[in-house]
Amino acid sequence: MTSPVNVTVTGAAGQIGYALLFRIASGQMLGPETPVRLRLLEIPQGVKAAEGTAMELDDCAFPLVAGIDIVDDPTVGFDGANVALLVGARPRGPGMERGDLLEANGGIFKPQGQAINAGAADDVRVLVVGNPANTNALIAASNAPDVPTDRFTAMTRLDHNRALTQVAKKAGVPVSEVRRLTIWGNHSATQYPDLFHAEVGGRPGTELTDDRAWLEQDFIPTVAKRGAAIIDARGASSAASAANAAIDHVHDWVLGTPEGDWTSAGVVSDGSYGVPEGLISSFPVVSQNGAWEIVQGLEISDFSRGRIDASVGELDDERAAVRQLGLV
Ligand SMILES: NC(=O)C1=CN([C@@H]2O[C@H](COP(=O)(O)OP(=O)(O)OC[C@H]3O[C@@H](n4cnc5c(N)ncnc54)[C@H](O)[C@@H]3O)[C@@H](O)[C@H]2O)C=CC1
Ligand SMILES: O=C([O-])CC(=O)C(=O)O
Repeated sequence: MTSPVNVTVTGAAGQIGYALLFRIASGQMLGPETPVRLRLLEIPQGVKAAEGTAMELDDCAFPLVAGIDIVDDPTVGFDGANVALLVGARPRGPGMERGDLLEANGGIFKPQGQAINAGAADDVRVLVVGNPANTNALIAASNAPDVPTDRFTAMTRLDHNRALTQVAKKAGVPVSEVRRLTIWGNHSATQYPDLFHAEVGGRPGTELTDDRAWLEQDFIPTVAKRGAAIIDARGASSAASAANAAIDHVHDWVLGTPEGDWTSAGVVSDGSYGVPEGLISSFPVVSQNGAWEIVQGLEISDFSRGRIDASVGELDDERAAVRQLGLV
């Protein structure tokens, strides 16, 4: 057995937290040989519910759990953290504009970035789930100057997984036979799910993209607006599927992506594919030796270019807005 990995989960008492913690504790995120020490970070009003979740974790008697702490102070919450899952965020309230949402979340992700900078472990890996995820990750990263920026990522794995299933259903193949699709840009309705480089049941993805009506009127909007469709159907936002995607993201980051495939993650841009440097944008990525790398050399069609640029433009606007607020 290896020594325990310190995993901090913010928003631990929320609905994603409830779907996430048990899977981390059972070894699905870091593997069946890796013990975890869980730190549940909440706001004071969330502490009691987090204590209830911790009681249930105790009652599972997971052999991999080396300890559970419940805290409401980010400085304590991130001290020694190896993996930090930033799930807790301020949801959009009635009458709130996007700018208000960015400001409210700045109040969460700026101090959390500072706390990660002050006390997290040298190998800390951060996944931001709370929305607006890409820009929240940018705020946290900008406030952690001593932590390499590539340790801050935003979750677009749920979008990626949603796209896999839509394609598998359309092509009539198992999900396992859909490879190399990409989510580009922002985790928002402007995101662009790209099939041009995909392999579907051993056939090129372009056999599907030739059906422009399906691509433009069905596939792309279904994936991009899936979050809203779930809220409409369930009366609450995606929770189990979001938790599942977080597990997938960290699993692949730490343990590697499968040979011959890639996945999607919001990572800091190095200027690849014309995405302005420093933005946290979704790209096709592989993980090797515990680090994400952007897949290089893909040819980008005019169709894809326009859509990537539109989503990246939105990220650029969000960065400008949080700059103006002094958050980055
Ligand atoms: N990136 C993605 O693909 C997805 C992102 N999301 C986002 O994930 C976030 C969480 O979703 P849910 O769990 O459903 O929300 P929720 O409202 O059920 O839970 C959020 C929890 O965060 C806590 N919290 C708020 N501020 C905090 C802070 N400063 N520190 C620690 N905890 C804090 C709250 O007390 C609450 O318990 C939302 O922003 C949602 O939009 C949801 C689905 C997918
Ligand atoms: O749309 C939302 O509020 C939740 C979300 O991010 C998703 O389901 O992709």
